[in-house]
Amino acid sequence: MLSTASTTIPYTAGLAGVLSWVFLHFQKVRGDIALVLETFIIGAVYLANYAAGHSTPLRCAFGFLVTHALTLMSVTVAYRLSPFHPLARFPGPLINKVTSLKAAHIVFSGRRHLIIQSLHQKYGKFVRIAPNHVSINSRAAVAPIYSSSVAMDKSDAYSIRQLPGDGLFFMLPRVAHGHRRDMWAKGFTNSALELYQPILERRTMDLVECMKRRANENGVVNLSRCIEHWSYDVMGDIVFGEESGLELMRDGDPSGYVKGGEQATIAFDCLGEVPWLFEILWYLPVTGAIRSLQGLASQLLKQRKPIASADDRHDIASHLLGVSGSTGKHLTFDELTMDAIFAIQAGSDTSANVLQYTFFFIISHPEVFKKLQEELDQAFPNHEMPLDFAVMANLPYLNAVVYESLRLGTPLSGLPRITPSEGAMLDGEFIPGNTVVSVPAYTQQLDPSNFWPRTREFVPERWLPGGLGADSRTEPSAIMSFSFGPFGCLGRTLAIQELRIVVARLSLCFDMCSPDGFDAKEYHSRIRNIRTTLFPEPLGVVARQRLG
Ligand code: HEM
Repeated sequence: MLSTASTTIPYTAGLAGVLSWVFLHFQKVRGDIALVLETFIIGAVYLANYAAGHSTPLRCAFGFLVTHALTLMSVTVAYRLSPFHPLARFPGPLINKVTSLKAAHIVFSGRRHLIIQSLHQKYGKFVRIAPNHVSINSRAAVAPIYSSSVAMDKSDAYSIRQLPGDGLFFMLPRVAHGHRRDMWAKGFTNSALELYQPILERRTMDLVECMKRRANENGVVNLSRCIEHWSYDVMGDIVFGEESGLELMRDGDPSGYVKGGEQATIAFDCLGEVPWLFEILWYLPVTGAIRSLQGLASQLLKQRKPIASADDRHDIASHLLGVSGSTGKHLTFDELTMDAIFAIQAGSDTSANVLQYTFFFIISHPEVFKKLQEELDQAFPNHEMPLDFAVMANLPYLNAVVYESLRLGTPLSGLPRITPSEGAMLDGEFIPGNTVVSVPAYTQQLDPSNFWPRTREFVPERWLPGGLGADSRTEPSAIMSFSFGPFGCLGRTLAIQELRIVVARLSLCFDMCSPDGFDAKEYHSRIRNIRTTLFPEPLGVVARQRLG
């Protein structure tokens, strides 16, 4: 009897492993729930052996666990590498086909945009970068995936199922997402954007003062910190109104909001590659940053004053606090919190990253800075006056600097979407249903077929009429920095206004250059991106006040 129990365990566990694979192949199960079920089964094996009088019931249970897990893994790997896998004909590195943990590892390295670019150079247009993910380096695939009327849903990488409420960014199906997006969109109409302009003007003047205050005796300023703090203060005002209480430029960031936001983005991006693991690790400190951001958002929402009337809608929260035109319902507090978390992060980290990149390029290219200042001096001879947004929108060199910074300063890889169950034709190739697909943004932005010559260099002149000469190429539609379509950036116009005003105001107020010993090439080589850009160390600049 006892020896029968020992000999049947490997067979039972092996069979259970195969059955688990079959079940998981057809049915999604949350990682945390799967873990609880596995624990329950192991407990049952232990108890059954204990009740049967087995001398080592714990060993039996452990043996069951190991055999079950190994069988499940072996069948999974065999299937993923077999010719029966729907993505079998797409090339890619073996390890990427075997496990999505490799994709998570690549994300964590911060070099995903570069690695995917090199994979496309090696394998061609279609690369299987994870067991169920095909990266497609093709401009023709952008519209069907992201921006057409049948644009695809977001993949599971966006879903954090343990969050208490649905937030715009985390909603996968397009219809539900569309209802929520309609509410948000009211905060980005032309008239809403006009209301934000005085905020941008005032906060950017605060930034100038902040830089003057924080400069050391050699005139060196930690520009990264100043810009990060500026971006939080701006978003506090735009999302929650001026009583938001966020004053990082004045008070610093003792609660570590900037770091917390960055860590939350990193956790989201790495674990998004392995949603089942995210669901398990959610309970561990690794996702604590997401929960503390949740705390900040709910605190800011609670202290925000209620809307008195429809005319009182001057910030983004006021639109979210209203009734949805599509569903006729108010959002729950949890849903509002989720949206608020996202609003803070989406609007601050992104703009701050691009601005740091822009000033890195500016101080590394003094000739560009000189040309930029000449154009701005001519447009705004009185440096103290508010900067007219319409005038800035028409300054060719300022805009060339902004677009070139976006091209090189948004090193995103492909944003993952999921093909419909019937599959999809993408750039002449059939992609089976329920496959994760993406177009690698950075690869597109650095593709010689879109930008040529001097593709990898910062050359704003390529954006001016005539570009870089008769045969040169500048393809504005290949800039994927804001993505496109139903999930694309709602804050695009606001973001471009922010970039223009900060670049213009700081260039008018300061002569800037790199500190002694700064090695731009070396600094650039150490920049990483995990949905947020990680600079090797904060960007320091020598900023000397100009006479207005
Ligand atoms: C240079 C700055 C910015 C860049 C590069 C940027 C980029 C992006 C990208 C790539 C997405 C799509 C993300 C995805 O599908 O995974 C996105 C979404 C979004 N962004 Fe921005 N963004 C910037 C600034 C802003 C600002 C200032 C706001 C203002 C709050 C904002 C609000 C949003 C919103 C609400 C979405 C989600 C849209 C949706 O899911 O329907 N962004 N952004």
